[in-house]
Amino acid sequence: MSENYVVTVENLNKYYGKRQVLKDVSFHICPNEIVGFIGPNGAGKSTTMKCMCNLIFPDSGTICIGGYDILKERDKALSCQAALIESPGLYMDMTGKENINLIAKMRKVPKERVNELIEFTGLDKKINLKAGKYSMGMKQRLGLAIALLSKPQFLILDEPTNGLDPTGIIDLRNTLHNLVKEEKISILFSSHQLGEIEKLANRIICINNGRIIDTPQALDGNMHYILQVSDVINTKKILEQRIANDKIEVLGTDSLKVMVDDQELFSESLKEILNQDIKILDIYKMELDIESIYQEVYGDHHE
Ligand SMILES: Nc1ncnc2c1ncn2[C@@H]1O[C@H](COP(=O)(O)OP(=O)(O)OP(=O)(O)O)[C@@H](O)[C@H]1O
Repeated sequence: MSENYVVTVENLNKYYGKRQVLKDVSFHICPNEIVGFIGPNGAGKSTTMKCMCNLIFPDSGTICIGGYDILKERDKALSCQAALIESPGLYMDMTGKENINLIAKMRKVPKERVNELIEFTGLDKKINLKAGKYSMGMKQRLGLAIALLSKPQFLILDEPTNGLDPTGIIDLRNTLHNLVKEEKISILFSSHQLGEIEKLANRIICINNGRIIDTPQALDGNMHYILQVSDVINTKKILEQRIANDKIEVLGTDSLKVMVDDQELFSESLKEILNQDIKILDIYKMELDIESIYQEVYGDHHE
């Protein structure tokens, strides 16, 4: 295994009865990557993720998390990762705080970490409400806070945007971007919402009928940048002086996506943004256009 990978999955095979649902599945995940896992219904996403969480066992193949083989050094491997698979298991009669404290106590997590996560997931104002009264998004945030208690290097999320309204989706996206930044975590998440994957992922892994498919990560003419800035509204105005406004999309409270055909015009816009004393907190190049990739990979094989 390369030292540089947080996760390595190699030649995973899994049968249900006589039916082979994973066929030589191999991939890796690098530090600080957000990877989208896509594929039609029944392709094998959940089965792969459940194997990675040691909830089910592959018939053959290896999975290393943080350098530890999940079968040979289970506890060490699992201590490097956290997962939200299906809905988080919460005690509905207990408050958010009681839920998180219970697990924190079992795992001997210091109080400071608990408070940090309550704040990070934006639950501070509702933390004394019973979990049964939480909305879907709040339950998920609490589940995420609990999953992150032990400072994992790697997070697995199975369809995290399911059941969330648009605000919940934006909140989750901001939380996950911040998580990668602040906690230097890598994330693998599955989703059917291509738009969401595009906004969140740096890379995608495609699976179809139990097999990983070679994925074109870059498609010509589809380069875009994600900009995280201190002032989204004025940044958008400045960009619109040189770039068509249908190529600029506000993603959240502090980020925008810009489709770039002309690098020079984009560089000039960046200079102007800095001249106006707007802080560019982060900028990264995305070479994904998920819909085109999905179409190229799966053709007419729609879900
Ligand atoms: N417990 C099980 N017993 C038998 N077959 C199963 C079981 N769980 C999953 N399968 C089958 O394995 C295949 C892969 O399922 P899996 O849930 O991994 O797909 P998926 O890509 O996560 O799909 P979806 O997008 O619908 O969640 C499917 O054909 C499914 O019917």
